[in-house]
Amino acid sequence: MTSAVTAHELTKSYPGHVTALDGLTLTVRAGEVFGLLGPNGAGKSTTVKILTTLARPDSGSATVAGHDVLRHPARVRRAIGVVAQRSGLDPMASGRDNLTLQGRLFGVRGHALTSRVDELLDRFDLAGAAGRNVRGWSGGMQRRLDVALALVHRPEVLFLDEPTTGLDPEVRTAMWSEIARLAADESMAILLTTHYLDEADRLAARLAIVDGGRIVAEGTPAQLKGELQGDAVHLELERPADEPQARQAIGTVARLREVSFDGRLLSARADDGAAAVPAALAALETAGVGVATVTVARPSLDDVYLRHAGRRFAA
Ligand SMILES: Nc1ncnc2c1ncn2[C@@H]1O[C@H](COP(=O)(O)OP(=O)(O)OP(=O)(O)O)[C@@H](O)[C@H]1O
Repeated sequence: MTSAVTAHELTKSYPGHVTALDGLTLTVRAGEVFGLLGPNGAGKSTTVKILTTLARPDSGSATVAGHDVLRHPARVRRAIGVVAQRSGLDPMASGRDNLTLQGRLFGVRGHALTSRVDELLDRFDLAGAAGRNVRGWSGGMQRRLDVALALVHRPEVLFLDEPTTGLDPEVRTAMWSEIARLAADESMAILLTTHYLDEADRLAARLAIVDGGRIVAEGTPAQLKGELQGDAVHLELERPADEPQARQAIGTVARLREVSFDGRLLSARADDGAAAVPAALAALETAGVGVATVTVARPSLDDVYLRHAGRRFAA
């Protein structure tokens, strides 16, 4: 299968010894939604900036739609659509004018442009508001127009950099449907960055977890979750200061494995969570450790993140 995006051993540092990328390698296949998942500062935006030719790596190489990003940036730019974290809309222009201008910038003209603009306004349910300045539009409508703008010239690869950050839950869910439809209808590769685990789980055919400028895990959401056998057990201690006693006590509970602590939250895995919990509570009680809450759950991407990044997801 052909690759829509390849990044090989990308590194990038910013002044002040900030390592943004530390040897990041990934491949996005044609026609797939690939999720790049990581907390603030993990290196997602830097990766997108390099792949969209807005920044140069210190070392490493990358291709997008078959073009080398360093040698042929203009070709890359023609082949991609980008929805950046900050909106690129002109608030004083109408939705239709924003789309038309964007099309012209990419050399789309005449009837082809008018019909493409109408098609996108319809598709993103923006036709009714098309003549009004976007300044008066809701956040969700503006975000949909951002996505429409990125599609005017029919790009081969679409970059969505945290497309739902700042949207309220209802608008976020609607945006998820738009993205899922887009991926299904067009055979377009989509690279989506997000710090929402549920977003990556829902939209991405494959995803990579990025942490400290490197990919620490990669696969389909099901594969990544499948690596974790059994139930996830989470116990919240009443007092953070009890951690040393809790560690010692929980070490005696044979039914629990992969035990980790993050503040007052103790996480572990168990083949049978329902049987492991009473044993854990008894051991903690004997050690004088109070427990505030207990949960037992099937593995989630959050657990995958904990396993690979060594700490809880703090987006
Ligand atoms: N222009 C810059 N100058 C200095 N440091 C920067 C710059 N841009 C990013 N960084 C730093 O590089 C690291 C990676 O940042 P990046 O924006 O790529 O992460 P991110 O995963 O996209 O985070 P977010 O989810 O907050 O957008 C961070 O430590 C960040 O502070």
